[in-house]
Amino acid sequence: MIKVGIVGGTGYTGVELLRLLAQHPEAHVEVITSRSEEGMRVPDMYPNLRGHYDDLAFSVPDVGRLGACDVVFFATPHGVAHSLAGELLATGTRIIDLSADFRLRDADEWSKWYGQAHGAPDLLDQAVYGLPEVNRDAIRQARLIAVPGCYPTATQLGLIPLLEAGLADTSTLIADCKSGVSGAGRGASVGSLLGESSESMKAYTVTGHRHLPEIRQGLQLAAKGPVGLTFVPHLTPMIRGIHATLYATVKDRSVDLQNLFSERYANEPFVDVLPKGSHPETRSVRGSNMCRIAVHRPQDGDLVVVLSVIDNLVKGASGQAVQNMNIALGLEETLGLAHPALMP
Ligand SMILES: NC(=O)C1=CN([C@@H]2O[C@H](COP(=O)(O)OP(=O)(O)OC[C@H]3O[C@@H](n4cnc5c(N)ncnc54)[C@H](OP(=O)(O)O)[C@@H]3O)[C@@H](O)[C@H]2O)C=CC1
Ligand SMILES: CC(=O)N[C@@H](CCC(=O)OP(=O)(O)O)C(=O)O
Repeated sequence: MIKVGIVGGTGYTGVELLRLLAQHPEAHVEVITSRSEEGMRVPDMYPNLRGHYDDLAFSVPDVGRLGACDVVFFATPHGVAHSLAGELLATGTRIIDLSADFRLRDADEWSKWYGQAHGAPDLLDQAVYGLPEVNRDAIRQARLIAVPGCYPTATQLGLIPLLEAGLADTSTLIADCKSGVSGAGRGASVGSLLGESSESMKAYTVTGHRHLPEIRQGLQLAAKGPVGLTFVPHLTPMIRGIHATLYATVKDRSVDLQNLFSERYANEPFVDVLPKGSHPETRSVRGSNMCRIAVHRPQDGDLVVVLSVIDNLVKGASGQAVQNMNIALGLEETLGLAHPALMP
């Protein structure tokens, strides 16, 4: 059994890790931390987990106990993994960080977008960006994995086939993305109140969201050059889900895009390219680690519209984190993640 530690067990991504790992045949959660809920038993806080984790209680983060685990997930706000990663890596454990702490290659860029100094620039060289569809080989060797953000996962998976093939005009990419409110985390905030977020929809941070540099970094690697990207996130009245509508102008209309996408993801267990003409729904991935993609070229013009949907808490966070664990530890990649979505 793989011994698992989770730092930050009381947020949405922490409890989603618990839900997924409860079904994982090779993993056992040994430590789960919360400073505010120290001593509380997991099933007492999360009734959906009654019958699982009956002997597990939240404890304060302790490097000795976490370091005795084979893998430690960080499901914490940014900055926390910076402060503990160095000490933990020295114990020999692996770190899978769901926060943004190690996603950007450039520490100064990170400081600019996150509004604080980078707390562990010396570890950036060994951090691997955990998008398996791009970095699987590096993930196998990694000891420090940065799990991509939710918008970045949906957007990169939707645009990468066009960029890798050199088909898109890279100066005018557009990512028009919608998220459910769980993307904002479990902490109380006015914007997440039912009365504020239901029966309404709004764009936010149009001038620049902190996922912009992360998405751009990944797209530039795929395009092997600079990209111009406009990224507009929206908050929508649903709990889970990301819907990314992606626009790119193609240089060559003769290429069979359906074939391009199907071949690019033919061996990917968690990317499903839908038949021509499809419109994926967020509910078709709810609770699952799948990204469903459809590619369109309206009126046979040169503007391509890619539709990409994920569950922000699964492929956009905790499911992708478990997928990374499976790869890094040499397990079957789909272990504990093969269940279908909750809804059709
Ligand atoms: N929600 C989503 O859809 C997605 C979230 N993410 C990222 O995942 C991370 C977790 O997000 P989310 O699950 O929403 O929860 P929160 O960001 O609300 O994190 C809460 C958890 O972190 C713990 N925590 C907070 N501060 C510290 C600290 N200084 N030291 C140790 N533990 C701390 C909290 O427990 P306590 O304070 O009791 O110790 C709690 O368990 C964030 O970085 C988020 O950006 C990534 C992709 C998608
Ligand atoms: C709806 C909503 O508020 N979403 C969050 C993004 C999700 C998130 O938690 O960010 P990371 O993926 O970087 O961890 C936001 O826009 O800040």
